[in-house]
Amino acid sequence: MSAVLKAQGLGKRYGRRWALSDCTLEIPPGRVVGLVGPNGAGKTTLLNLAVGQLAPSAGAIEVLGGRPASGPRQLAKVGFVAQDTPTYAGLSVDDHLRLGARLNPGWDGALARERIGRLGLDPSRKAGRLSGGQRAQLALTLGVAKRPELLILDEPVAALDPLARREFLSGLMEAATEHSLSVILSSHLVSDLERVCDHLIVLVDSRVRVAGDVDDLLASHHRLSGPRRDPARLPAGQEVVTASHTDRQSTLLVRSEGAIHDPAWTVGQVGLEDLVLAYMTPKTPDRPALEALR
Ligand SMILES: Nc1ncnc2c1ncn2[C@@H]1O[C@H](COP(=O)(O)OP(=O)(O)OP(=O)(O)O)[C@@H](O)[C@H]1O
Repeated sequence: MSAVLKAQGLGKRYGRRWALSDCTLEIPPGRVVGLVGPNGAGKTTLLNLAVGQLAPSAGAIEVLGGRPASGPRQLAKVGFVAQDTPTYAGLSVDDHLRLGARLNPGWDGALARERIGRLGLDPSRKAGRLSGGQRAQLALTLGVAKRPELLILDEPVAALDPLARREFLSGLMEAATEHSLSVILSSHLVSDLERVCDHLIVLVDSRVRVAGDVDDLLASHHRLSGPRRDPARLPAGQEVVTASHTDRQSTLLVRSEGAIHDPAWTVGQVGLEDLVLAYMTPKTPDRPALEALR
C-alpha cells in the first residue's frame, strides 16, 4: 500500500508570512502519527492542507493517493476531528449519529451506537450539555463510524483532564487497531504521544525538524557525555541536535545512523520526550555552536 500522506515542498503562506514552509514528508500506512511542535509551528495548517480545507501556496500534497477533498471518494476516505472537537451544541448525541449517517456513505451505525453505549453517553443529551471529555468522545465516535482509512485529529485531548485523556487515547488506539485505521494526531503533550504513536513529526517555526518511525528515531539518536569538545568537530554522519557544556564536560544529543565508537564518550539512550524537546530547542546557526550553547 502506498503512503498515507505524501508532501513535496509543501508550503502555505498568509500574506508575506509562511505558516508552513518546504514540507517534504512521506507517512507509511498503518501508523499512528504524532504531530508535535510549539504554538504557531504550523500543525493545524498542515492538517488543514491534508483534509483540503486549505489550498497549498507552494508544493504538493497527496493523501491516500489522491488530492485532498478532490471528490466524494476522497472525502469518504479521510475523517477529520478539528481543533476543539466541534459538535453542535443544540443537537443531541442521537441527532449527531443521524447526521453522520446522512452525510457519510460508509457510515457504520452499529459501531457508532455500540461506542456511545459503551461510553455511557445518554443518546438524548444535547452536545452542549456534555462535558469536554464526553464531547471529545462523541467527536471521535463520529470520526471512527465514518469508517475512514485515515483519521486526522487536531489537538483532540488539549482540553481534557489526565483521566479523560487516557480514556480518549485508549479508545483511539482500540479503534485504530480494530479497523486498521491510519491516524495522525497533533498534540503538545509528548507523554501522551509517547504512549500511542509509532511515527513522529516535529514541526518548529513552520518547518519539519524531524520525522520518522519512533523506533528508528530512538535507535538513531544518542546522548553523548564526555570531556569538553567542540561539537563542530564531530565525525561526518554525526549531526548535533543539541549541546550543553560545563567547563570540563560536554553533553550532546546526536543523530547518527551508525554506532558511536569514540571511547571518549559515554553513550546513552534518548527517550522520546527528550528527543522532541531537543528538536524544539531553537537553533542558533550564526554563532559558533560551542559558545552559543555555553
Ligand atoms: N488564517 C490565518 N491568517 C493568518 N495567519 C494565520 C492564519 N492561520 C494561521 N496563521 C499563522 O500561521 C502560523 C501557523 O499556525 P497554526 O495554527 O498552523 O499553528 P499550530 O502549530 O497549529 O499552533 P497551535 O499549537 O497554537 O494550535 C501561525 O503563525 C499563525 O499565526
